[in-house]
Amino acid sequence: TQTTRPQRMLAAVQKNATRGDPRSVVKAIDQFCRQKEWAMNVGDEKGCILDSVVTEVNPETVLELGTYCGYSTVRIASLLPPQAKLITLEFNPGNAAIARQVIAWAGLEDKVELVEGASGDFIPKMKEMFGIKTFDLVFLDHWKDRYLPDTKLMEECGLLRKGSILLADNVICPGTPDYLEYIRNSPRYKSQFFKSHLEYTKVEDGLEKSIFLG
Ligand SMILES: O=C(NCc1cccc(CNc2ccc3[nH]ncc3c2)c1)c1cc(-c2ccc(F)cc2)cc(O)c1O
Ligand SMILES: [Mg+2]
Repeated sequence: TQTTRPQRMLAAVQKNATRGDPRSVVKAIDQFCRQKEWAMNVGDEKGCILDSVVTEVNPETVLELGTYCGYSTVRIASLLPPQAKLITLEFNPGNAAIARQVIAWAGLEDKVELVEGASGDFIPKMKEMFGIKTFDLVFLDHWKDRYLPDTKLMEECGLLRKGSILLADNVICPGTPDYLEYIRNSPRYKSQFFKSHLEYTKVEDGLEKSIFLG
């Protein structure tokens, strides 16, 4: 029976990466995607921008919307301070199953809570389920038409505080026009665009970093 791309990606991690070494997991996935099969991880170029934002924010609480195979989960979690927590939401059970094993291979399971489900259902439950007051950093990388409604939902649920950072992938390709229009014109956010390229390609893309002003 045919394997899935996430299953082949996990096999590449288990073959080429060292257990407990997050950087080797990231490298193995990037090599797989460059040499074997393209996949929609944030990738190495945008990943460096992600790393610099995580390092700058040094967050205690992180929400990732869209785990996929756990590539950005591993990049973020490997840079968090000891007590910090990363909650990552994945809707697709197949993706979630692979991501759990990738995160475990990197040795980061203690820092990561992977929740299977849709953002719209879980964002209102974050406080009661995980005792989270607010998120210091949110990485948006799920369905592009959910970026805007979920941002509004996080505002309504009081999950953002003065200074919370939103970092959104793919604001050019595939694109998130309604989200960009809202976040760049809202007086409640200060936004900055980081020009880059679609993972593993020369196609234009970028990340939008936005600070919630309260
Ligand atoms: O579409 C994308 N990613 C989102 C996505 C996609 C599929 C499935 C899921 C299922 N996971 C999921 C869903 C809903 C959810 N709600 N809460 C959590 C949650 C989790 C998520 C994407 C596409 C491209 C791309 C493709 C093709 C191309 F030519 C150029 C570019 C590049 C990317 O970097 C991308 O990120
Ligand atoms: Mg993406």
